Amino acid sequence: MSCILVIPAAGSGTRLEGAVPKAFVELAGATLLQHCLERALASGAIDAVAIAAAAGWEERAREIAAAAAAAAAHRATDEAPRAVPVLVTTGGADRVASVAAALDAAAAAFPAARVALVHDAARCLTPPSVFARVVAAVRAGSEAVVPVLPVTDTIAAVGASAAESAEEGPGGSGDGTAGAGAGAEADGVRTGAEADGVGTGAAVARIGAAAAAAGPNAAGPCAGGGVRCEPLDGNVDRTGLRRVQTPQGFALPVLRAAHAAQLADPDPSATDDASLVARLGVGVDGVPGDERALKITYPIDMAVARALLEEGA
Ligand SMILES: Nc1ccn([C@@H]2O[C@H](COP(=O)(O)OP(=O)(O)OP(=O)(O)O)[C@@H](O)[C@H]2O)c(=O)n1
Ligand SMILES: C[C@](O)(CO)[C@H](O)COP(=O)(O)O
Repeated sequence: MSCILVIPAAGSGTRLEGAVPKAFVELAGATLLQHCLERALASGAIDAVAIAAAAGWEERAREIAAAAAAAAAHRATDEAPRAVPVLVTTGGADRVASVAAALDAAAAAFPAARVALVHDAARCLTPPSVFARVVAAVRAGSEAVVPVLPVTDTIAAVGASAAESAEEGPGGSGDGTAGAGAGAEADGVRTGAEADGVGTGAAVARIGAAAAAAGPNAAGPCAGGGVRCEPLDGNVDRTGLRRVQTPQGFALPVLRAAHAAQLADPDPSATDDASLVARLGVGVDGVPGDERALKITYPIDMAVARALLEEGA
């Protein structure tokens, strides 16, 4: 039951603010794509790879794949690591389109494949053990498997008016990220990012029993004195939440059906492949993720990744 690895690597890396597309940014002497491939190949769980690269970067991706295969041979625990074929396609306008392009090419080129992994080039330090774990779960019968971690922060819901202004108002980008106006992403991942010094100003969230009792937006003007803030609707029970990582593993026909359905009836809010599969009514199983599988998104993530590499990641 052979396994193809699909790597969406065609993103521009706007939030990372690098000079080249994110997968080709260097981290400690190797590109993110190379780090990613080395660890995936070292798992011994991959039989073929399909990479979606940004237009104009396809040849560079091929070179990196060759270098990664050589490096993986050193990293692998197998005595004689297999040669794994790699194909490179041109990515699409968004992550879903890039995955779909690489998946179509891989399914045509490797017709014997029965399992597919989809893995962000941006999660470049994901250890080989996570790939092995996800593939093992699919081989054991799960149709869709994702690595997950518990949520460690308190999670609050954004008030309706703040969510609207994040999408439409000043500073909102319309793609789910709030810009300078709120200093936060509408999906909650970066709420308060400015408060830790990452951004340019102070972000203050109004929350607490009084605000909750009063209801959303009922406690008067939110912003004042140059301090930016956003109304919150109260906390969400985090015990029932998980952070979802990649690689995400699927029975190949299920993943292909999910992308066909997305093409026919796009859900613009879909942020990963498991959510596309879930739309078909297929159950998604979680296996333990790994903090080293962090997604390089902002410049601060590069600093974390460098530190992890120094510790041997
Ligand atoms: N058109 C796109 C957009 C994203 N990706 C890939 O999807 C993964 C997750 O995307 P993200 O981390 O958001 O990357 P970018 O889209 O490059 O980031 P940004 O939103 O900051 O531009 C990355 O490996 C990225 O290369 C892709 O293949 N094709
Ligand atoms: C697929 C993913 O990495 C799972 O956490 C994530 O959804 C990608 O999000 P992005 O905004 O495209 O980086």
